[in-house]
Amino acid sequence: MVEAESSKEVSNAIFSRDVDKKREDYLEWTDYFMATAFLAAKRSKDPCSQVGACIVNQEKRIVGVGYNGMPFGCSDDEYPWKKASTSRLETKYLYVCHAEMNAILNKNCSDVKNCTIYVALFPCNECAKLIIQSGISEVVYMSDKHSAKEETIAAKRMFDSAGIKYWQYVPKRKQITIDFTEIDWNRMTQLPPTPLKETK
Ligand SMILES: O=c1ccn([C@H]2C[C@H](O)[C@@H](COP(=O)(O)O)O2)c(=O)[nH]1
Ligand SMILES: [Zn+2]
Repeated sequence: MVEAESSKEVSNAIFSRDVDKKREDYLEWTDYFMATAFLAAKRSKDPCSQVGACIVNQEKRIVGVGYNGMPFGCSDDEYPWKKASTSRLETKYLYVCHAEMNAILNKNCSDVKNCTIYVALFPCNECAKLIIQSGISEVVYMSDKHSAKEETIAAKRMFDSAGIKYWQYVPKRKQITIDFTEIDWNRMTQLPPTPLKETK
């Protein structure tokens, strides 16, 4: 009996310590903004590359989010998603709006001067022009898988000339899980609620 009481006290102490103190495993700003870009990418219908972009102002407010997709009025069920065809007109490349372009056009403020853009993939030359002309001053990217392509080389050349800072994001964690049921978890045990017993 005495033993049981004391182990209860110990577990209470552990739980109260965990819920009384500031969380340590919260998302840092950079992870949060890059994760927002990746979440936006989940909306993309592109079967090969889902790209997301998130624009953040100097007050760390998100001012624009976008992903690669077909323009308004151009049905993503009708326009092609193919990478190659006998005619370029039958490929996605002539139609798809890039994530960076959509994020800039979706901005909810008058301009994006001195903002930072978080992107899943290093921007192509066309997006680089838009980034420069819109006044964005910093690019944080995850993948540089097309670094050997002329588009990427040209983009970097233009960023260097325009004084745009760019750096590769190295995630501290490989995955971030979003679990919609977590909000109902037990705050003390961090466990899902015990399933209700079926009543006859
Ligand atoms: O700066 C960029 C470059 C590319 N995208 C989009 C455009 C396309 O939908 C895909 C690229 O398709 P691949 O099959 O990998 O060639 O990525 C973008 O949004 N931003
Ligand atoms: Zn692009």
